[in-house]
Amino acid sequence: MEMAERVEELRKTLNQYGYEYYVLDRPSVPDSEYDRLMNELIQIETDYPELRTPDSPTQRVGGAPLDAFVKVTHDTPMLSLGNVFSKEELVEWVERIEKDLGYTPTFVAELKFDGLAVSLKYENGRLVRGATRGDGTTGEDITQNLKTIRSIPLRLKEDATFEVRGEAYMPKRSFEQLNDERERVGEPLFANPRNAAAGSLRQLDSKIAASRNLAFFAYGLVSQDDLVASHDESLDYLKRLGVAVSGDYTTCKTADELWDYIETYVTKRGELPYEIDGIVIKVAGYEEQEQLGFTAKSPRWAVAYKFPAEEVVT
Ligand SMILES: NC(=O)c1cc2c(N)ncc(C(N)=O)c2s1
Repeated sequence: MEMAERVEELRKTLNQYGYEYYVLDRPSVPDSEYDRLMNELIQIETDYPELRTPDSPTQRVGGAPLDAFVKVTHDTPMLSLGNVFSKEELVEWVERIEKDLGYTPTFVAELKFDGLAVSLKYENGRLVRGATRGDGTTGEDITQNLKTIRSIPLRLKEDATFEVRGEAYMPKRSFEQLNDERERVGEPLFANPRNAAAGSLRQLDSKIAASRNLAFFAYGLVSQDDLVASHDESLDYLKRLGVAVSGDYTTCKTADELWDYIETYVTKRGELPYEIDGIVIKVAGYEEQEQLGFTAKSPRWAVAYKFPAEEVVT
């Protein structure tokens, strides 16, 4: 077989196995099979460097450490969310939406992941840039570090061009293991998984980020084309293309349904393998989102219900 064909075949297979293992958490082959194919690809790319491309699964852990992060400007600002802290405030928010629209829209309720907001730009199906939110307009290019996150695909299942917004986070187990290790060697501990994730993605040496077992969930699609008509459809679209999307979201028609979902997670959050600090509620339809628009710093069509600070069990 032609080397270039074999390389393409290995990449497709390794991307699919990586997706099953890191995104679906349902590997279809033993690790030894994955490693065997990865070693074959590494060997071919070593013998034929001209066949190596940035989106190859061998390129996850980048080259030399950077001297500094390059600043990037977000084409579409990464806004913060307004907050509500009670059922009353949530009902007020829903009533304002009903008044503005003249009817009750469909809402999507999702988990609010407690990590670091990031932007991923894909061009023709390839990850070309990863950046922090920064101040919402200007962030930092951390592509090398985000490429080390196994649940972030370097190549989509279709050659689409769009931007994904999501949260890079450290699962609770990774956080505990990291702090156990730091305690063992006398290094300062991280206060929580969010700080640990942020600290890991601020590393100029991507080998350190790669060692921190970070993960990612997408929660927003920014695209020039009218790929989909609503937020819940955008989540299904991203899932289909191999992007990690949490399955824990639901559509709701009333404030009561939204509150039921919130109450479920007030108790259930302790069992999740990652930290959440609230529930994000969005108007599902893009037309309604367009109609509702934005305040100076937040969308009018979305709000975060923040969980009460957990009593520290002394
Ligand atoms: N700042 C924002 O717009 C968001 C921030 C977050 C977050 N930290 N986690 C989840 C979502 C979500 N499910 O939409 C959002 S949206």
